Amino acid sequence: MEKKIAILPGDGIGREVVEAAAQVLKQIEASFDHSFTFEYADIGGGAVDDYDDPLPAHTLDICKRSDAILLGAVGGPAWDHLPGEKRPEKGLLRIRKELGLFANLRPVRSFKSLLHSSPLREEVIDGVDVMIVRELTGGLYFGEPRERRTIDGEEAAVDTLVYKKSEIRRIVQQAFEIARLRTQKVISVDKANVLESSRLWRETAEETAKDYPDVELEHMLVDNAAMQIMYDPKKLDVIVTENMFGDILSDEASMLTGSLGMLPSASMGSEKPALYEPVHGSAPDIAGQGTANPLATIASSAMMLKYSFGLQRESDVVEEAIEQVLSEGLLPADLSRDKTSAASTEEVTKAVCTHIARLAGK
Ligand SMILES: NC(=O)c1ccc[n+]([C@@H]2O[C@H](COP(=O)([O-])OP(=O)(O)OC[C@H]3O[C@@H](n4cnc5c(N)ncnc54)[C@H](O)[C@@H]3O)[C@@H](O)[C@H]2O)c1
Ligand SMILES: CC(C)[C@H](C(=O)O)[C@@H](O)C(=O)O
Ligand SMILES: [Mg+2]
Repeated sequence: MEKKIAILPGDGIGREVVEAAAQVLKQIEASFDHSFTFEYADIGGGAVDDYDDPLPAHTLDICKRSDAILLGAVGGPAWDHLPGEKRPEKGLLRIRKELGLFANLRPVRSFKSLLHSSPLREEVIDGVDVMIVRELTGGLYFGEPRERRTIDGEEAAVDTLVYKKSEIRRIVQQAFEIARLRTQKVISVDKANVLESSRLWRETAEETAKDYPDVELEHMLVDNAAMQIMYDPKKLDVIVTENMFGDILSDEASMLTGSLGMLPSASMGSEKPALYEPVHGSAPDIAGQGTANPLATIASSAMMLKYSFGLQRESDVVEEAIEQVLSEGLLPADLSRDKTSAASTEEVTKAVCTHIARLAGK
C-alpha cells in the first residue's frame, strides 16, 4: 500500500517521540511491504521562530495533500509570553479547526505489566478499557468573544462557551457508533446543573439516542465523572464530552495506565486526512534528554494504520509489540520504579521495532 504521511514534530519531546513513531512506521513499511512517504512540516514554537506563524500555510498544504498526519506536541516556556494568536498552541487549535477534526478519540487501557506503575491500586485498574470521545473544534477553545475588557473599571477577561446543536449531534453520533463496536454503553459527561450549553448538550444526546435503541445512554456531571474515573474506572466504557472537559478528564484518565506518556489519540472529521498525536504535551522538563516515553506516539501511529489506512493486522502488530516490550520490563523513566535503570526513548523504540519484525516474520 502506498501512503503519504505528513510529519509535524513540533516542540520539546514532540520531536523525540515523533522520530520514534516514524521509525516504527518505517519498520511496518519494511515488514509488510508497504510504501510510506514522509513529508516533514513545521508547527508550534519552532514555526513561530522561523515563520512568525505557529501554523504556516505550507504546513497546512502538506497536511491537506497527505493521507494522514502524525503530530508530536507544541509549546514551551520560550513562547509563553506571546499573545494568544502567536502562541504555539494556536497552531494546534488552527490545524484541528482547518481540517474539521471534530472527533478526538482517546483510548485508555490498562496494561497487565504496568499495573504496578500506576499510583492507583491494581484491583481498581486491572481490566480498564475506556474510550474518551472528546469534541475538538468547539466550546470554550473557539467561542467568540474572547477578549480582555474593562468591567466596573477593572481589568477583566472573557471566554465564550458556545455549541451549536449540529456540533453536539455529530460528536454524540460518533460516540454511539463507537459504542456499537464495544459494550453498547455511552456516558455523556456535562455540567447540565449549571451550564446552558450543557443543557443543550444533554437534550441533544437524548434526541440522538433515539436513533440508537441498542445503545444505553447515561448522563454524568463532570465533577462526578472526574471522581468515578479514579474510583471505579472499570464501570466506564465510552465517554463523550465537550472540548475542555475532555482535555482535563483524559489527562486524569492517563493515570489508569500508569503515565501520561502512554495515551494515544486520533482526531477525525468527516473528510480526510485524520491527525494522530499523543495526548501529552512537549514536556519541557525532560526535553532533549532522550528519556521521553515514545509509546503514546507509537500507539497513535497504530491508530493511524487502523483508522486511516485500514491496516488492522499491522496496527495489531504494533500494539502487540508495545505489550511485549512492557512485559519484558523495558520501561522508560516515567513508568520505571528505578529511574537509574530506565530505558531511553531510543531503546524502547528499537525494542518495539524488533518485536514488529519478529511478529511479522521479517
Ligand atoms: N498536544 C500538545 O501539543 C500539547 C498537549 C499538552 C500540553 N502542551 C504544551 O506542552 C507544554 C508543557 O505542558 P505541561 O507540562 O502542562 O504538560 P505535558 O504533557 O507536556 O507534561 C506534563 C508532565 O508529564 C510528563 N510527560 C508528558 N509526556 C511524557 C512522556 N511522553 N514521557 C515522559 N513523561 C512525560 C512531563 O515530563 C511533565 O512532567 C505547554 O506549553 C503546553 O501548552 C501541548
Ligand atoms: C496544547 C493544548 C491546546 C491541547 C488542548 O487543550 O487541546 C492539549 O492539552 C491536548 O490535550 O491536546
Ligand atoms: Mg491536554
